[in-house]
Amino acid sequence: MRWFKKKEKELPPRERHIEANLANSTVYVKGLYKEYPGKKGAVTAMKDVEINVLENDFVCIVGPSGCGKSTLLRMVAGLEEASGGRIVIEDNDIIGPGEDRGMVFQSYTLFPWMTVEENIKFGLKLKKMPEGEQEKIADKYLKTIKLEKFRNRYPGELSGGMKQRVAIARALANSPRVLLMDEPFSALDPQTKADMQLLMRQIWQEEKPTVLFVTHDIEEAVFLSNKIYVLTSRPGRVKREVPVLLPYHRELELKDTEAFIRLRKEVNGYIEHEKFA
Ligand SMILES: Nc1ncnc2c1ncn2[C@@H]1O[C@H](COP(=O)(O)OP(=O)(O)OP(=O)(O)O)[C@@H](O)[C@H]1O
Repeated sequence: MRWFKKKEKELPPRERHIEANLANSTVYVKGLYKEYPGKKGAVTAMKDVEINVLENDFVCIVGPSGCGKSTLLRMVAGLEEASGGRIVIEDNDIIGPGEDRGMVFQSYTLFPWMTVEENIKFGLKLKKMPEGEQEKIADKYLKTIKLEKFRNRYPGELSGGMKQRVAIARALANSPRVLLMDEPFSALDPQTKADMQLLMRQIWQEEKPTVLFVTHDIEEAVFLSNKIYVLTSRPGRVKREVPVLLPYHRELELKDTEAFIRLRKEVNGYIEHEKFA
């Protein structure tokens, strides 16, 4: 039993609410505040953000440009410091980057001098995992991303979509507690982007990684996730938490259904309203 369960009754109501969420969450963000120095004093980028990502959730963050989506993800990744509030991964307040979090960015971040297979094994090598185990994990993820035939190729020989598939495999190979994805498909052409969305959803259906995914593409958010947080324009706060009540097994045809279009329009409406608020 976790310590706070024993202590729960001793806590004041507000703290009890925080501790109850912590008990169920993989990522729990509470009262998050971020300011940047500006010419005329500090600029508040984000205020009192609360986000709750449960184990095996696929959560998307959307919002108007500049609302702080990437900043939020970078803070959860430990790449940027918060000005206030808490970010807890399981029971630990984060204080910097860690191997409990895997990251996939918009820009391609593979090591160009390593083959596809070496890129996937990179984190495992750092952990000094025995070669046989590394091999097994690399084989598994090469299959997941459908690039078995490309294991000995270098990133320079791959298309943009293939590079992102390798980046996803590399992140998953380390078995992170949460996969953090920042607009990973936004540089791809529309057809490749749709293919990547489908692959990502299939990976999630099969493996159930816990995912926190930032995108400005509402259709993408509705297709991929089981919960969407819509942020307000700056300073970013949570405007809405939208459950995505669509079928579990998803194919691209889902995007043409009435239920999907209705939800996409609903989320779009929240963001449009923000732009003119
Ligand atoms: N290093 C920085 N110094 C000053 N201001 C910053 C810095 N980084 C971000 N900001 C500001 O913080 C706000 C949030 O930026 P962020 O890039 O997180 O937004 P976003 O929602 O991801 O935007 P977009 O959808 O356009 O990518 C913006 O107003 C941005 O100008």
